[in-house]
Amino acid sequence: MHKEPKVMSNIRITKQFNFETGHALYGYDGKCRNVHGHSYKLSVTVIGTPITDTANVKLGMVIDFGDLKKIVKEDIVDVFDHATVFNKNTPHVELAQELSTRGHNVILVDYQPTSENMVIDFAEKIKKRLPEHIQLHSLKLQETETSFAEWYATDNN
Ligand SMILES: Nc1nc2c(c(=O)[nH]1)N=C([C@H](O)[C@H](O)COP(=O)(O)OP(=O)(O)OP(=O)(O)O)CN2
Ligand SMILES: [Zn+2]
Repeated sequence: MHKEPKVMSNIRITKQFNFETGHALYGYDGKCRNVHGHSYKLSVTVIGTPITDTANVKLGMVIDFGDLKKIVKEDIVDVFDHATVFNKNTPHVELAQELSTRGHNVILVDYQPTSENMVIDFAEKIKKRLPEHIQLHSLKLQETETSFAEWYATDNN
């Protein structure tokens, strides 16, 4: 009997994360040049086909939400939560060194820590950790209730 091939649907799945991070925008012409913090919300969306192998314990999943959580927690949430981010290419590096010496959790990055640049950094970090058959589709980084930046793979090919 002829069997129709199964249609492999691409499905997007999303996991959301929260973390509290401080930052300062060196040289900015507004209040965000001061050291302050945000309750960031990060939505991570990946795309792939659900596993159809009935012998696979992950049957029906694009990726186990738990496996996605492990990647994002290890590379982003656990690193950025309750840390303060400074641009290492500015005099803020001295403030960062002083805070670090006094035992504070400081992250030096190679960019101005806007939501745009942070979401680019996060996209690179997550892409490196995903299995080959799963693509990063998009990220949404919410800085305040009314402000967010989005990264889409389709915008960056
Ligand atoms: N394009 C960007 N603009 C600003 C960023 C940014 O990352 N990208 N960041 C800041 C500040 O860090 C901070 O997030 C202030 O943002 P803003 O939305 O202006 O916050 P407010 O609380 O003032 O906004 P409301 O309109 O009161 O909600 C600044 N700009
Ligand atoms: Zn801010």
